[in-house]
Amino acid sequence: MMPTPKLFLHIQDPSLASSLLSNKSVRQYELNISHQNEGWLEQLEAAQCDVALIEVGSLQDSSLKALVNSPILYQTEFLFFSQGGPDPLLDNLMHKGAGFHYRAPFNVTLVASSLEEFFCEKKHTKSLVSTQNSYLDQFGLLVGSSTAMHALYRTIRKVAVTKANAFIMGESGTGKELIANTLHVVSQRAEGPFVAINCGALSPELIDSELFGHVKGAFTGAHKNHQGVFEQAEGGTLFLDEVTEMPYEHQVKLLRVLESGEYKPVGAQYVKTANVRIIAATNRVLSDAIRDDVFREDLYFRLAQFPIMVPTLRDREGDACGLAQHFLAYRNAQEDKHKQFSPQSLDRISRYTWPGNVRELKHAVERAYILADEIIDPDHLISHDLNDQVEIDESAGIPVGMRLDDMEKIAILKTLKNNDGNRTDTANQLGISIKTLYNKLDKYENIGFL
Ligand SMILES: Nc1ncnc2c1ncn2[C@@H]1O[C@H](COP(=O)(O)OP(=O)(O)OP(=O)(O)O)[C@@H](O)[C@H]1O
Repeated sequence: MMPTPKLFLHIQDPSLASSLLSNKSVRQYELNISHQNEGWLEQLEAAQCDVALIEVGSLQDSSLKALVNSPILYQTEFLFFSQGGPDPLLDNLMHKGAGFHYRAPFNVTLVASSLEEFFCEKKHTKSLVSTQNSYLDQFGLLVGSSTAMHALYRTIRKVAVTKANAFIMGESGTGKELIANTLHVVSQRAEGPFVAINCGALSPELIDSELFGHVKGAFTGAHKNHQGVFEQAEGGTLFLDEVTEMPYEHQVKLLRVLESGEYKPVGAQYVKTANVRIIAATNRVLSDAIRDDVFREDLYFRLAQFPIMVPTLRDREGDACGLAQHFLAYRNAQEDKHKQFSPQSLDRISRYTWPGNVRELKHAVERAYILADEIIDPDHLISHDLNDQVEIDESAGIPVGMRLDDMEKIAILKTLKNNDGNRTDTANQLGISIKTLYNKLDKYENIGFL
C-alpha cells in the first residue's frame, strides 16, 4: 500500500486558502501548511511533499529565488498562483519545467482536477516520474487557457514521460517549436540540450554534415571536426522543424538513423550511437505531402510514434485576447510603460481569424505597441487584407524618430506575413540572404520580440 500523497500549501490570500482547503481534492492529501513567518522553501524541503501550492506574492520572495537551484524543483509538482504581473523569476522557473502557473482570477475547479490527477498518479506509481503538471494558464513555455490548449497540455504531458518520438502538426505560427521545447523541459531529458534545426533551410550540399557532423579533411573546406545536430543533442532532444522540406533523398538517411540508432559523421571510419528524442514538425498537410512524394511515408511512421495536432488560434476560444494582453504586459514591463488596448481593439482581436496564428498576433501587438502612444486602437493592429493595410500604412507613414532597427523589424515581419511565413520568398523580396533572415528572426526571438 502506497502512503497517502502529501501536499504543501503556502497561500496567504485567505479566500483562496479557504476555497482550496474546503475542496475535497485538496483534503484527500496529507496536508502540510506553511508557517507564514519562515521561508517556505526550507519547510517544503523538510516536509518532502509530492505537490506544492505556492502563492507568489512579492518579487522579493527569497524562497522563490532559492527554488531555481534547489533539487526540490525536480522532485515536487508545483502549482504557482499569482496576480498575473510579469515576473522574471517565475518565468525562469516555468522554463525549467517547474509546472503550472495559475493567474488570477483562479479557477479552483481546474486546480482541483490537476490535483486529482496527481493524487492518482502518486498513489499508483512508485517513483516520482516527472516535474510537469496538468493543464492550465501556462504550461512549460506555452500560454493559453482554452479547452483546446488544455487538451494539448495533457497530450504533451503524456508524451513527455515516454521515450517516443513525436510529430507536431499544425499551421504556421501555432507554436510548434514552443511545444517541442515545452515537451523537452517537462521530460526527463530536461537537463540535456534542446537543439532545433530548420530542415527547410539546410543546403543540400551540407545537409549530411549538419545532421551527422564531419571529420577534418572529409571534403574541401573541412578544416576541423564538426559536430552534427545528432551529436549536439546527445542526451537531450532534437527538434526537426519543417521536416517535410528535407530533400527526399536525404530523408532515407534520417530513417536509417531512426531505425538503427547509429550514424556516421561524413568522412569518418566509425559509427556513433545516438541518444536523442526526435521531435519533428510540419505545417504541411501530411497526407498531401506523402501522396505527392514530397515526404516518405516510412519516415512519417518512424517519427509519428506520437502525433500531436496543434489547434489553430481561431480554435482556442478566448485565447487571442488573452495572449494579446499577455504579450502587451511583457512589452510594458520591458519598457516600463502602461500602454493599453482600447475596447474596440480587443473586439477586433477577438473577431479576427488570425490566419498566421500566434506569430501574427504577436507581431500585430508588437507593431501596435511601437505605433501607439498610450492607447492601442484597431488601426494600430494589422488589418484584414492587403489593400486595407496599404491604405493604413500610407496615412500613418513612419513616425518621426522611429528607430531604424524597429523599422527593419516591421519590414521583415510584414513581408513574412504577406508571404504566409515563407522565408525564401521573404528573403528574396527584402534583398537579403535566407541566412541573414534566419539570423535576424533568431535575434528577435532571443530578445523576446517574436
Ligand atoms: N501558446 C503560446 N504562448 C506564448 N507564445 C506563443 C504560443 N504559441 C506561439 N507563441 C509564439 O508565437 C511565435 C511562433 O511560434 P513558433 O515559432 O513556435 O510557431 P511554429 O508553429 O513553429 O511556426 P512555423 O511553422 O512557422 O515554424 C513565437 O514567437 C512563439 O513564442
